[in-house]
Amino acid sequence: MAHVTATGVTSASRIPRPSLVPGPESVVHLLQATVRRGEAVLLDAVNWDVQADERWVVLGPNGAGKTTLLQLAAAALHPTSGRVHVLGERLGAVDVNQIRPRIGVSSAALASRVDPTEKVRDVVVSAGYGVLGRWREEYDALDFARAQELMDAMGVAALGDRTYGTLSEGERKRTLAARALMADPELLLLDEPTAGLDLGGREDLLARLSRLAVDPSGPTTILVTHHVEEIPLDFSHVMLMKAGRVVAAGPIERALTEETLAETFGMTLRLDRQDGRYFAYAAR
Ligand SMILES: Nc1ncnc2c1ncn2[C@@H]1O[C@H](COP(=O)(O)OP(=O)(O)OP(=O)(O)O)[C@@H](O)[C@H]1O
Repeated sequence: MAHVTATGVTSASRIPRPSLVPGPESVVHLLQATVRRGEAVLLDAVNWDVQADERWVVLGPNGAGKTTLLQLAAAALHPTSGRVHVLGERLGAVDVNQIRPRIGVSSAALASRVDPTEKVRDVVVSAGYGVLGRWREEYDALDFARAQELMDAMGVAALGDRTYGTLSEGERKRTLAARALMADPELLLLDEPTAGLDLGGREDLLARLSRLAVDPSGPTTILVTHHVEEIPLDFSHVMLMKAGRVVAAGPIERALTEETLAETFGMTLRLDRQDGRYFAYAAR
């Protein structure tokens, strides 16, 4: 895996410019990427560059375009205009079935498609073959060993024989995170992985994501959230989005400020940092 000095692209004039020229060889590269549906502009001329050793958080209010952006990065959607490269391949010029197996995804859309009668172990192991549910009967011992290892790492090791439908919300999120890692992806996309979790469950999953973030052999990771409190320790970059546009993007220490948060969420916010974690609340 290539390791390149961290960089980010920003469309906000007040935010520092990136130090490197990004390009199509990056893990994800968007150039003026626009997504329209009828009159609606879901993404508006977004520029973005994600390098292999970066761990990104995409932050913004409801309807900002975060999931749409993640769908481009997942090669699940093509831009209406502009250019998108994922894992060095240009969307529209490559068979996306060749790059999708290299991408691990955990999202609400995927969660809603899991058969509730499927065993947890099978939900995880079947990702190795890019299917949802156990269609193949010939998974080998190595597949199951890896699935068990990932379920262990995500804190659901004891739930392998349970059916997905019997799991709590937090256990489902962890199962899907393990599944997303099953195929040893180069790119890991997590859409609101901690939404709906209780405080302990959220902190536990964030700690697991932090450990993955500092693993040099871990995948390039992009995590979507609504809350700065859900930025895992050791994530390196942030993109703030509003109404389909990039408010700020780059290394977290530079791009995440009270000013950019205020612009993103349309209100005056205080931003605190403690022990490497971030906290935001309305200014009085
Ligand atoms: N097919 C469509 N036609 C029109 N508008 C759409 C369509 N699909 C999505 N949108 C709109 O595009 C905007 C961006 O949607 P998206 O799901 O990317 O936002 P989001 O930032 O992930 O939101 P949330 O935080 O609520 O999940 C939303 O306002 C949504 O209503």
